[in-house]
Amino acid sequence: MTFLRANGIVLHHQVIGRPDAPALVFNNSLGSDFRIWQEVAPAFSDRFRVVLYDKRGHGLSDAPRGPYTIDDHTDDLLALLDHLRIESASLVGLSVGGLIAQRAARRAAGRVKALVLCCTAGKIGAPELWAERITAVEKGGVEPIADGILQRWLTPNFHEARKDDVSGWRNMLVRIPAHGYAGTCAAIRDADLTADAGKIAVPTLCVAGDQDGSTPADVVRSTANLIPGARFELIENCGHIPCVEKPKVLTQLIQNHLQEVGLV
Ligand SMILES: O=C(O)CC1=CCC(=O)O1
Repeated sequence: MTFLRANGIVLHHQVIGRPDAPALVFNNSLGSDFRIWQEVAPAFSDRFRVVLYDKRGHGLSDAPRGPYTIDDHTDDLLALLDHLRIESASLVGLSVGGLIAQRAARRAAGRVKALVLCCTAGKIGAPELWAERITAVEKGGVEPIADGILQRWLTPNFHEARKDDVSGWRNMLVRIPAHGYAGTCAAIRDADLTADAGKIAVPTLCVAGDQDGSTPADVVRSTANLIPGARFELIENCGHIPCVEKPKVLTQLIQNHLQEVGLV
């Protein structure tokens, strides 16, 4: 576990793998921290310098009062790369982590070698729904809305077969400070990167879950269609968090993409 101060806040991160190898950075979704990658990231440690971190408002990173913007989150990512003296990296971003990855690819094009955009889009959800969620969380915290979120995160099969795991991930979700969670909701509410998608100039793989209730497969596919040369892959029997629900399948898809790009 390591901490650094950047942009006035403490960011929690972990680096595993080969220090001399190309960097691969994993970027989490709203309401999650980097533990969601525990069954994916280690598979890359023999060939990459793997970086995991908790975005502001989440995990062990500081949660300053919001609202945040996608550019705030992107500033934190770029500061982390600077701190680790990483000139360029491939980015794997889940949901809002994918928005941050897309923004980084536009703002710091020369620093991003490849993108894997999981269960994300240029724009996620309607602003009114995010405004409602912010109001709910500011009033009662994350706990009252947690079960609805978990329905979108994980399929009914997963809920049925892996009740203890669902409880554990629920614990992660409800322990996030309300203002940190709401801060990132505001970043998602205000982000529309659709117009920039056509300018993304790095090899991109977009991955969707066929039962994702947050960023349905069609939405992810539409984003893939906007990004020049992007490939689209659908994971079956999978909700919004493929790194938890289908880690082996996702690992293979990431590996294939990095191989095609010539990074392995
Ligand atoms: O909480 C959800 O509904 C899922 C989600 C949307 C954006 C994100 O990062 O997670």
